[in-house]
Amino acid sequence: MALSDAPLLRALAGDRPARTPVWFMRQAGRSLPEYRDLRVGTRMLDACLTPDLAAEITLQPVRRHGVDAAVFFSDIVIPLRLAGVDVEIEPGRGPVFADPVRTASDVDRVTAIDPDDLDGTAIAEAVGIVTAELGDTPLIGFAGAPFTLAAYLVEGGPSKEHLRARAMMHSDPESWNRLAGWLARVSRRFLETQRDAGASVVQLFDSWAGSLSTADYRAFVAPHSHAALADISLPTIHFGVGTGPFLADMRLDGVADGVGVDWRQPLDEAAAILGPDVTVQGNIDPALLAAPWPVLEAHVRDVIDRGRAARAHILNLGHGVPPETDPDQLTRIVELAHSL
Ligand SMILES: Cc1c2[nH]c(c1CCC(=O)O)Cc1[nH]c(c(CCC(=O)O)c1C)Cc1[nH]c(c(CCC(=O)O)c1C)Cc1[nH]c(c(C)c1CCC(=O)O)C2
Repeated sequence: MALSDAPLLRALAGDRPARTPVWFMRQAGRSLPEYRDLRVGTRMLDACLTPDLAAEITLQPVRRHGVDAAVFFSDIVIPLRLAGVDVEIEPGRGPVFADPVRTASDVDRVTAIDPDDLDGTAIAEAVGIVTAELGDTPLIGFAGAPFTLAAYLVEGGPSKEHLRARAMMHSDPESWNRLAGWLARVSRRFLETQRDAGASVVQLFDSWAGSLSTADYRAFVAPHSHAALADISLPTIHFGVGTGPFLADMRLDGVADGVGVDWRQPLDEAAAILGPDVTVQGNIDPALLAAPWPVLEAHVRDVIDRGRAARAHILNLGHGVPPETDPDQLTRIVELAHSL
């Protein structure tokens, strides 16, 4: 099989390949004992920037589960680290920034860095190792959407409602647009590095977009996500959580070939909203990974049935794999999807 015939790429082009492609957000990570073994003694972001380690972690779930794609082991804050921003990932918490970006002069400080100066060597090297081993299995590159990155950067760390970033949009729209425009260029640069090194698909994660009103999403966020993804010359997937109220906007005016749907919205309903020109991705409820297999199996069959309403369907979770997941549950889902 040629890479271009891979079920994931066929589905993103709008075809219905013989088998439903399946991969899992956060498939490379803590649910795998072989991942936990490799990570001992190495901080998260250092692991991402060690090419042979990042490559090996990327490949682990492909070998174990037989998924239809690898997703590059990295993090949405890696391009910020490469830009010289002081960021760490605190285990069990998430990204933490030493100097939050809250005022117009903070925005001046970070946006003075030219995204074209980011050194992507370690990323390119890791992607090269991965794609050489993957052969005809596609590698998905990714980046954080400007709003989700800003939700961390303005707050200084994880938050529930991202109040400071959402306040900045209204109290100082000029600074907000400068910051979000810069973040779009940083993420774009990260996507291009992965593309140029051999990734076959890119996914933009706007995990926290669900905290926005539809009006704010349209006015302050969508144009920047559009800039991060437009004309990237690879198939694109755009994912968010809680984006039901503005799901059609997630198509980004035709820039997204696939739209990720969370577990709250049945795929047939989502497909009706998204229309005939987009592939749907999702949306197994991550909570059900902890249920007995017959319960999970019935849910996965229902997701696949509802996905038939779309032009094409990529089976995935509605959000990432929870760390405590039994990896055998993921393998069973892949076997089921490929048997139907
Ligand atoms: C919001 C976000 C982040 N990072 C990411 C997002 C968007 C996706 C989503 O919504 O889940 C993206 C991401 N992060 C990671 C990947 C790798 C590829 C994959 O398997 O999907 C991807 C695509 C690895 C990771 N990124 C992180 C881990 C866990 C780190 C560890 O093993 O200690 C992994 C495997 C750390 C991280 N990084 C981030 C968080 C909230 C955390 C969790 C902190 C924790 O609970 O410990 C920021």
